[in-house]
Amino acid sequence: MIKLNNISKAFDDLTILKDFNLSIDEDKIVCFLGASGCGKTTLLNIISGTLEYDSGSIEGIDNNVSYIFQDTRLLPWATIENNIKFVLKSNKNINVDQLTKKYIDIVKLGKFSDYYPKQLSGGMKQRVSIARAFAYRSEILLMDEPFQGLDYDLKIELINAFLELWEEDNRTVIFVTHDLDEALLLSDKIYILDGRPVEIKKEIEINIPKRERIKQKDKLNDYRKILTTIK
Ligand SMILES: Nc1ncnc2c1ncn2[C@@H]1O[C@H](COP(=O)(O)OP(=O)(O)OP(=O)(O)O)[C@@H](O)[C@H]1O
Repeated sequence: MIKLNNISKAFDDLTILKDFNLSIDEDKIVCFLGASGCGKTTLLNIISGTLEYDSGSIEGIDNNVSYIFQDTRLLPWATIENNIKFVLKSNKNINVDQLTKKYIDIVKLGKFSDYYPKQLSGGMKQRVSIARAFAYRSEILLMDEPFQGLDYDLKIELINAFLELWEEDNRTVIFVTHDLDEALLLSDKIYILDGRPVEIKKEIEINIPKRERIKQKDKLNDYRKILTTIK
């Protein structure tokens, strides 16, 4: 379990977190949903270890965290194949070529493996970034608006690719979004964040198997209603 104990964080006199507490179960997908500027990315950066906090403690996280950023941060000088290989190389006793192909195929970029990032669309780059995050062995995967700016069909395609990777290699996923669809389709648990300092206004568990959610529109809409009526 990941535990945040009394975490506080201020940027000068702007207090984003004040004695913030949270426990996250292992191997689940959880989501921070909230208005722009409430502190979701700050929280994710603190969990990832890329941002220092002022006080409190965090348990259950080693240094081995994958992070999918809003901008994909692929290596511009490397092909798609080599972007994936780069993170696989640190694993011993694996067939790097075979695994690279597997990850590229899951995100349906087989025909583009020798392309460079600048030759890809935004959605394709996001797919590489997701494949790379799974290729990198870690217990925890953090994602900041991973499907942002994609049209609905592409988003669904990417969510399916993501779930295929996750089902094969369960790990704890914490992601940030202000897109209700993403939250509803992926999460075991949604935390609604709001306020300054930020608070968990509500937490909701989604009890529909993830792969069935797209088809179960009515059930999903019940959750949607609950989430949109929270004040
Ligand atoms: N390095 C920083 N220095 C000063 N202020 C910052 C810094 N990083 C974030 N902030 C401020 O902290 C607040 C929370 O920012 P954060 O990026 O965590 O919000 P968010 O909920 O992720 O927003 P969005 O959904 O728009 O990405 C904002 O008011 C932002 O301006």
